[in-house]
Amino acid sequence: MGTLASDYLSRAAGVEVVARLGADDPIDRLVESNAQVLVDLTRPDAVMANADFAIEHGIHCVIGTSGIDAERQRELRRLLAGHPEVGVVVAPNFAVGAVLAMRFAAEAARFFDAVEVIELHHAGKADAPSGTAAATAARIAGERSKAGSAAMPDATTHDQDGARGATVDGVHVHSVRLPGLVAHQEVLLGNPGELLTIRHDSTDRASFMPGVLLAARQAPRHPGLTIGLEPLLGLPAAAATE
Ligand SMILES: NC(=O)C1=CN([C@@H]2O[C@H](COP(=O)(O)OP(=O)(O)OC[C@H]3O[C@@H](n4cnc5c(N)ncnc54)[C@H](OP(=O)(O)O)[C@@H]3O)[C@@H](O)[C@H]2O)C=CC1
Ligand SMILES: O=C(O)C1=N[C@H](C(=O)O)C[C@H](O)C1
Repeated sequence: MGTLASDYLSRAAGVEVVARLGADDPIDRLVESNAQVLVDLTRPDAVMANADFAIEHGIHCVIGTSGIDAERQRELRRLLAGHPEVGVVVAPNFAVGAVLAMRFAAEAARFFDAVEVIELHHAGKADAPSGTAAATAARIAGERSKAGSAAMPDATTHDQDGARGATVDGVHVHSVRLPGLVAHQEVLLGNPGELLTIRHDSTDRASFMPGVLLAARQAPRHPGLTIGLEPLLGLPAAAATE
């Protein structure tokens, strides 16, 4: 993803890619190359140290790496408090369809008795559940909590080997990993006698590239922490999941 994104950015008008760093490269190169924006597409165990370094050095950040949960969002806000001029955009998903699907799911959640998320990704993905699924579940839980929704009906008493999936803020999330997949998600919302399915498919990583460029261009114009691409797309910001 980092290679693809840096190639795409290098072809964009008004953007210069000044450094491409992998796991073995010293992060000081960000400063040496006078980087203005860091686009982080690494791994959940690496991203926070990278963001810490960038913020401390006044470098804006676009974080596409998964794993930025509520606790990490709080940590980013704490780091930013000392550098209020720095903009950090956390984008669980850069694809416009995925941003909209998350939004639609959050809006629909309070009208249904129960909601579950299924995410399906390529077999090379290191983390589960996906960042998109975790963010979707957190938003669904937030909306249901605001609406005072009742607990979801579920008669399960034996959950052998995690058959009911992970739970994020009380929402079940199921992760599928298969060669042939790219990045896909379904949110299933159920009521007695009806089922609503909100599905998004990235069939190619090309779907992420315009969002990466938008975020890289906009991060310096949005000081502080921006969660999700919505404000950059002219949509009202998602409610905080903290
Ligand atoms: N928000 C979005 O829309 C999208 C987000 N993603 C997310 O982006 C992340 C990367 O995905 P993907 O490319 O498939 O993952 P890979 O595992 O294929 O690549 C991760 C890369 O991160 C590099 N890396 C690891 N640690 C560091 C570090 N400390 N500093 C710099 N580079 C580091 C590795 O470099 P090296 O090769 O040197 O080991 C490796 O190339 C994942 O979290 C994924 O979920 C992916 C697609 C879309
Ligand atoms: O690793 C991926 O491929 C993707 N990661 C992000 C995630 O974890 O949600 C975004 C997208 O799903 C592709």
